[in-house]
Amino acid sequence: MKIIVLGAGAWGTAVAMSAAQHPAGHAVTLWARDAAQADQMRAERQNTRYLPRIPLPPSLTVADGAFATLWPGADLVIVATPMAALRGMLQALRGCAAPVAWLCKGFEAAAAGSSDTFGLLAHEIQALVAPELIAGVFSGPSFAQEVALGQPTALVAASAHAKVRDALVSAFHSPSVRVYANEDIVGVEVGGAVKNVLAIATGLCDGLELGLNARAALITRGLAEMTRLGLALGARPDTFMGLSGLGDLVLTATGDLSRNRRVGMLLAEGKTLQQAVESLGHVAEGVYSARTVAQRAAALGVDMPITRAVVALLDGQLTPSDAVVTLMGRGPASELM
Ligand SMILES: NC(=O)c1ccc[n+]([C@@H]2O[C@H](COP(=O)([O-])OP(=O)(O)OC[C@H]3O[C@@H](n4cnc5c(N)ncnc54)[C@H](O)[C@@H]3O)[C@@H](O)[C@H]2O)c1
Ligand SMILES: O=P(O)(O)OC[C@H](O)CO
Repeated sequence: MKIIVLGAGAWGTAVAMSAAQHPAGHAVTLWARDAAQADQMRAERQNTRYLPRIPLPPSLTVADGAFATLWPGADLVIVATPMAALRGMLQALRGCAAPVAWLCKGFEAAAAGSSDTFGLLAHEIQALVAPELIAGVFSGPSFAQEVALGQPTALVAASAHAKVRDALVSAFHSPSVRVYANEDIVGVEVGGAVKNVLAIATGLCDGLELGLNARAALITRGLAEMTRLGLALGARPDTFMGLSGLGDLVLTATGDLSRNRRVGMLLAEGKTLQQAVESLGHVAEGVYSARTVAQRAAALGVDMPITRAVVALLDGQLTPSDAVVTLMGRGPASELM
């Protein structure tokens, strides 16, 4: 297969490395927006900025410049940018005949102070700006470093189109990566977006040393929130028990490689949001998605108290310890939805 990966951050690089080492011998090109970064990767055969000290496979081609020259003849195009860049990438891909899959996890950021326009999920953006594309999402519990090192990982290929699901399976299913197909793109995208917000909450919980009981409670009640929102948006309930729901929530909420969890821990240490975000050097999508998640939940009448507390924390309306008091101070409730 000829595979193009657009975006050379940590995850785009790891995914391109995985495809390039597939036993089927795919021809993989990794495109970087920044020509200097592409030069560095070609010269040093590693992505020093985003995935240091892990050698790129010799067969992986690194490109830069106009990517419209790359996708003609491709069997699969992967968009590996953050959510904030997805709309522009999909507009640029209009007319692409190959299956397209995005890797980003989030909602588009809602405009500060606005409640009348909502940020969208990735498939909603695609339906708006490039409806003719045959497209889907590639998601699931996956830290870039582990995939780049070839450690065992299971992922989800979600799309309404069998052609997209099949292309992702052919591109990535291998002795180190299992790819499961799912037709529920809404559920898979809601899981990937909401788990980032919840990981900020568990990072805060662990940073404040509230204990393992508190962390388990946050994960479990967070899963209930995620599921309620997903069902209101038309997802299937069983998707939230799968890799992109419970699986990615557990990984991101408990794994110290998570950038979203790290944001919560840095806020607990007393860092400002700006200091926390700047110190990461990578995108933490939960910071940009949280307000949209809360807005969309409110519009649908879905109760998401943990998400609301994270939004108030990120907006500086609650201190870390006040956020805990707010969550614990609520009245008793039924556990079942
Ligand atoms: N890192 C992971 O382990 C991981 C795993 C699964 C999913 N994801 C998701 O994948 C997405 C990308 O994450 P990442 O870890 O690669 O981020 P990163 O911060 O490591 O890198 C982001 C990359 O996107 C590029 N970029 C930003 N704006 C762009 C634009 N307008 N056009 C082209 N390129 C642009 C940057 O130059 C950089 O190369 C996020 O939505 C993230 O949630 C990440
Ligand atoms: O580092 P995070 O928090 O962006 O999480 C990375 C992946 O989404 C985990 O599946």
